[in-house]
Amino acid sequence: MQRRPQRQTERQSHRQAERQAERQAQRQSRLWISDVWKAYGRRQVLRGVDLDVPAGTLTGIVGENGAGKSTLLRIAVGELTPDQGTVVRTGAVGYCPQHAVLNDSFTVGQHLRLFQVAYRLPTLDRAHELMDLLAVTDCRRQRAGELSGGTRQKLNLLLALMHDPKLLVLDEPYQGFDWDTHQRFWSLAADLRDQGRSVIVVSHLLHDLARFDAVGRLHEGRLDSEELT
Ligand SMILES: Nc1ncnc2c1ncn2[C@@H]1O[C@H](COP(=O)(O)OP(=O)(O)OP(=O)(O)O)[C@@H](O)[C@H]1O
Repeated sequence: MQRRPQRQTERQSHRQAERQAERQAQRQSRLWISDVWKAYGRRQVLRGVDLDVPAGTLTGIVGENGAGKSTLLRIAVGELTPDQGTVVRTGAVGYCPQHAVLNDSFTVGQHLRLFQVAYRLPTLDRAHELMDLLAVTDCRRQRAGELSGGTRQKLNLLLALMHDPKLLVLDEPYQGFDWDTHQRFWSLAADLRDQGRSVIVVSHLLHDLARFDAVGRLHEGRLDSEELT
């Protein structure tokens, strides 16, 4: 039997993956990840990860320290390129990185105006609503460098949500939050899910698991997904 040249087989499987990706996107997937691999040098972190996040779902990503959760999220939002695999996103993305990327010499208000321009928002109405909800309204004139750790994290989250994106990718978004804000964060995440947004949250806290519709557990580079509802 004649063997097909390897390149031709690779091209065919790439086209197949693309067609499958388009079909998935039409099925209202906000994020569709297929067979994603990523290594840093010799450290193979992701080994063929699949993830499908449909509209209107709250998905948790869990795993031990160093399991590759942040790597997966950075690939999901396009900040990092996978070595192999397909990532399809639809709609605007809101990304809350694990470590806040802020300009310490800018005030909270200046950050909002900067992001208003970047997102091309006609008003800051939604940002002001979120400021009230996260209790940061009083910090408007404070420079980011003077904020407490928890308040920096609130600003980090606010900047990810203020343009009302369809897909929210949140990497441990509530680090340093007090209990009230922690609770308000979860009711906000549930409201956004109920409004049809797709929300992905990296979590380390066991008692958060019950809040998710689905959980993906990263272990040894593989993601085991489980529906919880
Ligand atoms: N830029 C990088 N260069 C080299 N190695 C990296 C880089 N970023 C992450 N790693 C390594 O990849 C592995 C996965 O890191 P990652 O931050 O994705 O894990 P994580 O599950 O988010 O961890 P944590 O729960 O501690 O936040 C770790 O071993 C980490 O040291």
